[in-house]
Amino acid sequence: MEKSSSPSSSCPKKKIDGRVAIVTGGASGIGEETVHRFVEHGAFVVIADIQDERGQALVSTLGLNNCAYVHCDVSDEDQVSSLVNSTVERHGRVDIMFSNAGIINPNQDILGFDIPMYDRLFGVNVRGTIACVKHAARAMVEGGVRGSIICTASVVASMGYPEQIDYVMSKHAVLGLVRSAAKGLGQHGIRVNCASPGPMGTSLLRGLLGLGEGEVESHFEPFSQLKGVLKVHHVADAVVFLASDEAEFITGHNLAVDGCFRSDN
Ligand SMILES: NC(=O)c1ccc[n+]([C@@H]2O[C@H](COP(=O)([O-])OP(=O)(O)OC[C@H]3O[C@@H](n4cnc5c(N)ncnc54)[C@H](O)[C@@H]3O)[C@@H](O)[C@H]2O)c1
Repeated sequence: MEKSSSPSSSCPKKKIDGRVAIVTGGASGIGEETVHRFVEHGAFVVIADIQDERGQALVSTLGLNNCAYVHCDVSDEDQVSSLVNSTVERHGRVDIMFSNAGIINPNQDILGFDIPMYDRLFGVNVRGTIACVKHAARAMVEGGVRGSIICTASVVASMGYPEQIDYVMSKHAVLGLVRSAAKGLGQHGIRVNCASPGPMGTSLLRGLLGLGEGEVESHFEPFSQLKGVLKVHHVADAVVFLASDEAEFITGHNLAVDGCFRSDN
């Protein structure tokens, strides 16, 4: 299991104390780190993932008072609907939805583009995200909750890349969804934003590139204008900010967490 990359004791002010949050893709990588951060900041977190052992191990680490695990394949709308409904039934409300689950395919260039692989990827990255936004928003509206919805997009939501075209398309779609949903849900006091990380050494890119965490980081370090290495806690901190009252009038925003990624678009 990836370890939290900065100390958990450094939480002077609880920014989301008493809130109920759902984190999809919460068993690994960015989602796992965000679960830790949300709990440190006082939230109760429902971890939704398809990696049951990892999700349950995270609950054992953090404690049943702080979190629960629900098996949920986000590409199946019924599973997302029951995730949200069971959260409201058991925990009273949904204040925060972090729609973060995502996958990547290898070798999706234009000439070799595999449509069934694209369908599968869109099922998770796009259909899964709209299902999470839709059902969380419905629960928030019904419950009169001025909630915060955050999606994980990517640097490639705003640039092209020739080798993972379906992934790039999916993240453009997430950004379009965030901008549109923010406009539709503003009247209910619900905020919708996304965080757009640069490349980092989670299992997503380790698996794609066949490299270890440090190797992925070294590979992408020259692409960041900012000296240093992007870690999952940088993204998780940005997500806590967007979830909290510190971002109370921020909506429809794409928050880059990429050290100013070098790109010619
Ligand atoms: N790692 C990067 O470089 C990077 C950069 C930008 C954006 N992202 C995005 O960050 C998000 C999290 O990825 P990560 O880097 O932490 O990778 P990760 O592989 O560590 O985490 C992804 C999680 O999503 C879960 N998941 C996959 N399919 C699912 C499904 N159908 N239903 C529910 N859960 C599912 C996985 O089990 C896993 O726990 C993704 O949306 C990814 O596209 C990653």
